[in-house]
This record gives sequence, C-alpha cells and structure tokens, in this order.
Amino acid sequence: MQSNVECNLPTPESTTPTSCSESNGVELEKRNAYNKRAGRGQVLSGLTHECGVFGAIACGDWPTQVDIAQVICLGLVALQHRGQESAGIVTSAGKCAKNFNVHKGMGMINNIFTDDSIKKLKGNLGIGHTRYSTAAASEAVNCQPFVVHTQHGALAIGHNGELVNCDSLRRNVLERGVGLSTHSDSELITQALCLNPPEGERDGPDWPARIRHFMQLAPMSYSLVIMLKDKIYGVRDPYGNRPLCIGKIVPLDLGNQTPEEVPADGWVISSESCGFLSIGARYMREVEPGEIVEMTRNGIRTIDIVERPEQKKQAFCIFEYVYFARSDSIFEGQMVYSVRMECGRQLAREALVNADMVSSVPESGTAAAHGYARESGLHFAEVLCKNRYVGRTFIQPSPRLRQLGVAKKFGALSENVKGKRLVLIDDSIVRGNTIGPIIRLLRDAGASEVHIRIASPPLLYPCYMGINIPTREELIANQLDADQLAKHVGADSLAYLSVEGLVQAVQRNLKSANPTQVGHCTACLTGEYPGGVPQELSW
Ligand SMILES: O=P(O)(O)OC[C@H]1O[C@H](OP(=O)(O)OP(=O)(O)O)[C@H](O)[C@@H]1O
Ligand SMILES: NC(=O)CC[C@H](N)C(=O)O
Ligand code: SF4
Ligand SMILES: [Mg+2]
Repeated sequence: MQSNVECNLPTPESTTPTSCSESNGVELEKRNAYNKRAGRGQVLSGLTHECGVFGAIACGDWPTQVDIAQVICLGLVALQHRGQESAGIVTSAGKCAKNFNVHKGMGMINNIFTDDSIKKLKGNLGIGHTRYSTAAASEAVNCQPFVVHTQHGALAIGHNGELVNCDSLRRNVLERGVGLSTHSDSELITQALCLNPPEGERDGPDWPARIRHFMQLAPMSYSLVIMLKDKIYGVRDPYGNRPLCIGKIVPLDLGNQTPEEVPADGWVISSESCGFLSIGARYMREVEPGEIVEMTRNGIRTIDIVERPEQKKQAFCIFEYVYFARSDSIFEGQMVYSVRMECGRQLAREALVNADMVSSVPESGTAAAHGYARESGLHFAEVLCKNRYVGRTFIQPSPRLRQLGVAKKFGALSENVKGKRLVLIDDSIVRGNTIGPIIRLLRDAGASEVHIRIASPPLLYPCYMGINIPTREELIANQLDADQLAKHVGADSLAYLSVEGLVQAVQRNLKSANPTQVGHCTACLTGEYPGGVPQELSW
C-alpha cells in the first residue's frame, strides 16, 4: 500500500459563513455557497442529483378511464434517482374544476403516496415533481409543484434546474408588487408567470406570451411542467441545459400497429424516458431547447421556440450522460448506457493499463467498465457488491461509523480479486472520499494492483445551473493532480478521461435534426459557462 500525500482539504465546518468584511472572491464564493445550502443535508461525497418533473394528460372524453394520478406516481418513481428529499402531485378535473387536488410531502415517493392519497388525486390531467433542493431549504414549504391562484384560475408548476439570475429576477418581481413566500427559485418562476406580458393581453390571459416573457427574463436553467385547469405546458430553457421528453400513452395491445400509428390514450412529459414502458407509454421525442409545448385532450403541439441570445450553442449538461440520468434513458437519440460505454472505450484508448481484469464501482461506473473491457480486450468481472439499502436517507452515522465510510456501502468479492491486477473504473471523482476506502477494501481482499480510471475529466469549477458542486476547494482535483491523487488514495495509478474524449464519446453517435446547433455544457470541467460567466450570480 502506498503512503498518503498531504493535502489541505476543508472540513464541512470550514464552509461556515465568514464575517461580511471578508468579501474577496473565494470567501464570497464560500459564504454564498453556505447560504444557498442552508437547511440542506450535509453532503460527504459525490454530486447530488437534480429534480425530476413529470406531467400526464388523458385524451378523448373526460372523465377519463386513464388512471392519471397512478401514472404520475409511477412516472415519479422512475425519476426517484433525481431527487429523494420531497415530492408532490397536483391534478385537475378540467375547465370546470373549482380547485386543484394537491398532495405533497417530505421523503421518498413510496412513503408520501398511499392508495388513499392517490384516490383523492382525481383528475384528467396532472403534474408531479421529485426534489433535490438547490435553492431554498429542504422543507415542506419548498416542496413542488407550487400552486398559485391567479386572476385567471389556478396554476401549478414543477421545475428542474436553477435560475442563474435568480436575484435580479426576484427584485424585478418584487418591484412589480408581487409577494413571495419562500426563497425558492421555482416559486419565483411561478410568480413571474403571473406577470402580464409587456405587450399586454387582449382576450384574457395569453399564457404562451407570459411563458415567452419569462424565458426572455431568465435564460437558464429550467425544464418546466406548467399546469392550468385543462392543459399542460412543457418548457425547456433555450440552452436545453436540463432534459425533457415526450411520451405517448398507447393501448397495451398494439396489434401490428406502431405506437405512432395508434391514436393516443394520453400524453406524458418527463425529465427522462426511463419510466415510459412502466406506465404503458412510448418515447416520442425530446422537447427542443427553447421549445414551448402545449398538451391538451386533443393532442400536443409546439407553440413557439424561443431563441438563445446571440446565437450561442446549446448547452445540455454533459453530466446527465456521465452520472445523473438512469442508463436506460434516451437523450439526443442515444441511450445513456451506450454513451457511458463509449466513454469507457475512449478511456481505454487514452489510458490503457497492463492488467488482468477490468471492473467498476457499481452502478454508474459499470457501463464505462464494459466499454473499457471491449476496447482493451481485458476481461470484465465484478469485484464489488453494493448494498442497495444504504441510501441517502440512511440514519446519520456516528463519528465511528462515519470513518468506515463507503465500507458500509460495498463488500469485496474476494474470490474474483485475489492476486489480480485490477483496472477499476468509476464515473467521476468529486471530493475524493469514495475511491480511497474502496481501494483499501480491494487490497484487503487480495488485489495485487489497483489502477483507477475515471470515465470523466477532473471536476474543477462550481456549477451554477442546479448541481451541488459547492466550492472549488472542496473539489479534490483542485488540490491534487492525478499522480498525487493516486498516492493520496493508495492507487497504483490513476487517470481521467480527457474533456475532448468525453465530448467525442457523447457526440459520436448523437442524432440531431440540427447538427450545427449541438452543444454540451462542460463548465464544471473547463470553466467555460454557456452564457458566459454569469454577471450576477445568486451564489
Ligand atoms: O469523489 P467523491 O466525492 O467521493 O464522489 C464520487 C462518487 O460519487 C458518486 O457516487 P455516489 O456514491 O454518490 O452514488 P452512486 O452509488 O449513485 O454512484 C460517483 O459515482 C462516485 O462514485
Ligand atoms: N434540483 C432541482 O432541479 C431543484 C429545483 C429548484 N431549484 C429547487 O431547489 O427546488
Ligand atoms: S457545470 Fe457541469 S454539472 Fe453544471 S450544468 Fe454544466 S456540465 Fe452539468
Ligand atoms: Mg458512485
């Protein structure tokens, strides 16, 4: 085992706010990261997930036979990996509905929704949300969807993302006489949509104009489901930073027809497509960056596509491919699993090792490990068994148990490991807390060499678009280069995928109607933010 090198990593307590006079860049970044995260659980490792949004509407005669609330609930279960703090569903009966039916709560979907609560969520359309907080505390008051009553009826919103210009938009909304009851950027979006558009409205509310107006005020980052009494709007920000896609609910028996040919029983809209088959829906397409889609009982249609400023490129979050999304989801015409395999192949081309076998840190490193194995000709075998019940909601460990760290989560498959020279693939290294104890575990189980290969480049910069990468100094790659980190974690060698390699792997088999517009956000790897460095960060 190699000796550890010294590194000056911050303790979680060192991100406590400092006095107001210490407002140089780093201190400001630290203080704002702390304020923004106030009320949220402490994060010890990894990138924390995002939110998931979901919407469903029945076609044909209403009241419908389609079990809308159950469809949404199952749709949210499929998005559970995107957020485990709280969830909610809001349904509506249609134009004559006096009120929306609302059920929200803290925790996981299966604990929040029971047969009883689902029965009460009657309706012909509805939206749902599962939350990992990025702005405002993880508390019941910030659970989504948000519901407000406007002059023109009720409005509900589910939001995935984070507004980069939250503070100025907040001032703008407050100056127009609107009150806000939380610090949530998603409530802010709800209220911003209640503002009359500058060109005014002739015959009642013009919701598409209001949405367009909001999109001009806030360039990114959001995928939204917006529900009125009898319709749902799906909205993706002009950069396409967060995912959103459309599915069609079709009869269970299609005979010899394709899903495109049969009339829809209903339509769904979701952050990811991974849950569609479980609710009898088929994937149709993505919502395009900047697109506003309207879903009614008569079908779906594009209302508008809002342009990006100054012809900037799309900026879909590349970490959706690396880590966040479920492997069976489809983005840009390709399955996430295939892209992860492609990253592994590329990693083998860039950083081959002379070893006996390839393995992975389950689950998210596994597809890349298979790609690495195929490209290198090395044999793949599992070396770690993951306890799927040690989740984020696990009891706060005592200091003694906390020191055992990831050993709680993984066991070594010692018979596969003994005497072997291993290449171990993980998807990412963030704070560097996970990989060291895993290497120890494998060495204790008899591995003769452990070479670490990471299927993404070093994380160096914070994310202002909704991912919890708090401060530069918490990112281990800003403290140690690959060789130093190898020593620090006790690996025989360590190498990352290059930024160019990652982008190539993502774009190699991508299908786009508009290839010149394709683009991915890599800001946390390169420091190049899609809209330029935000002028006024809310951090
Ligand atoms: O460098 P660190 O800060 O320790 O974080 C890196 C780890 O975090 C993520 O996994 P995580 O354990 O969060 O969840 P997973 O089981 O979904 O992979 C990621 O897949 C890495 O394994
Ligand atoms: N992770 C997300 O997308 C969060 C949405 C929103 N910013 C919130 O904190 O509720
Ligand atoms: S900075 Fe990183 S995590 Fe954030 S949106 Fe861009 S690629 Fe995704
Ligand atoms: Mg992991």
